[in-house]
Amino acid sequence: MALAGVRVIELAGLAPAPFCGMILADFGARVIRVDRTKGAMTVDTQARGKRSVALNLKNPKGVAVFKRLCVQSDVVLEPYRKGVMEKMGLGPEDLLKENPRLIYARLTGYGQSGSYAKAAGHDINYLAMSGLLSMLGRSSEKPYAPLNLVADFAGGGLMCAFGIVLALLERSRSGQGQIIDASMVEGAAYVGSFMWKSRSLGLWNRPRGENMLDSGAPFYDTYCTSDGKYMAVGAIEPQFYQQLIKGLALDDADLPAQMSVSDWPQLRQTFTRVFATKTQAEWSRIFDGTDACVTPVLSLDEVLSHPHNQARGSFFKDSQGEISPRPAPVLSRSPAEPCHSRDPFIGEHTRSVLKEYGFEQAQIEQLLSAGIIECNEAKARL
Ligand SMILES: C[C@H](CCC[C@H](C)C(=O)SCCNC(=O)CCNC(=O)[C@H](O)C(C)(C)COP(=O)(O)OP(=O)(O)OC[C@H]1O[C@@H](n2cnc3c(N)ncnc32)[C@H](O)[C@@H]1OP(=O)(O)O)[C@H]1CC[C@H]2[C@@H]3[C@H](O)C[C@@H]4C[C@H](O)CC[C@]4(C)[C@H]3C[C@H](O)[C@]12C
Repeated sequence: MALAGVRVIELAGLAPAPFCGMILADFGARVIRVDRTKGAMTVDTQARGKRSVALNLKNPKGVAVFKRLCVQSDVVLEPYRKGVMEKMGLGPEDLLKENPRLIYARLTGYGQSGSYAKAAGHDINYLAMSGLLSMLGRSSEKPYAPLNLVADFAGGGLMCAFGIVLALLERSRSGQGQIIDASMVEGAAYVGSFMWKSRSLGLWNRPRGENMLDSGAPFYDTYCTSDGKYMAVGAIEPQFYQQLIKGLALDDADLPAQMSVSDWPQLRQTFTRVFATKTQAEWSRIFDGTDACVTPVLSLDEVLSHPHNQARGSFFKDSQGEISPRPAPVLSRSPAEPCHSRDPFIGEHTRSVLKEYGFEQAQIEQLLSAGIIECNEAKARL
């Protein structure tokens, strides 16, 4: 796999950093998640392929263990508020001094500088600060965040993984590590570059929810079918729009022009009425194999059995029967090989990882009895 041999230490976080770690693991990195001790509960639902070490970083001996892990690693990924790592003596200066090849990725909402750097926040706040949230939502409604996809995952976890891969590539030339300051505000804004750079085209001149790509246009929207499901319509170009009209068995001569914005409400009414006359399966049969850009809106449970997704193996079931997307993109020679086994218990791999990193059995037992580390192999065997 592309990242085979890369050793990553991920500090347990909420959602963006776990996703970043999972991407790296899917593509072959050996990712160790460092969890808290004292009966900590995991909120990591993106733990595929990771191992867990339970380590108390509030104790200097725990800090020393962490440093020893980092000295032998390529990447450390930390998702805490600015200053938390420095307070524990684990800031980039401390760790890079001991391992100059280390890539120190800091994934936060607001970045490491600026007046918000230390503020708590979540996806919706970062999205708001990126400017993008102001553009998301239906006409005459308040801004609406599309789950926590944009800042946490696209602008956060994914962008951070990209930064790590870039830093690894650069290190192969320079031999040096570096610090990555991954702000979810900036990552989200960067993902949204199209919005800034397409303003000159007039694509966003109208209020929120009334533009072509923000559900303003009737040919770029979803429609309810007679069985209460939905179809997605993205028929922008005239030649594709004609196929939409044909599939709906409408006559172009009876309809206003596609780009007549003032007629969009009327056109939407027509499409709404027609889509409501057939089931999703019936519309899918009509539009499959055409260029009308009309597809069923599939639920998370339906994606696995759709023939196209099935043909490509786009989704898979793990050993627990959980459906997940296959890692993307697909590399021809060294594709990702996602782990199919269950997620790790907290501390399940403490002992084996410490041994792997050169700790003696006696040292491990000492750390264990002092409560610096916790081991949970027994739970794993149950
Ligand atoms: C699904 C829910 C998650 C939703 C995601 C949400 C929408 C997001 O947007 S996530 C993005 C959040 N932002 C960031 O990550 C930006 C960077 N980080 C921060 O700004 C902050 O970390 C923070 C604001 C996110 C949190 O601040 P906090 O004050 O809590 O922490 P920090 O200041 O960063 O300091 C960390 C402290 O921790 C200490 N530490 C760290 N490691 C160790 C260690 N190994 N040993 C000892 N100490 C350690 C460190 O020293 C710091 O200490 P100090 O403060 O003293 O300095 C899910 C959200 C909640 C979940 C539910 C919940 O958990 C309960 C259940 C749990 C169960 O297991 C599963 C079901 C739950 C219901 C669970 C379900 C979901 O997962 C959630 C709803």
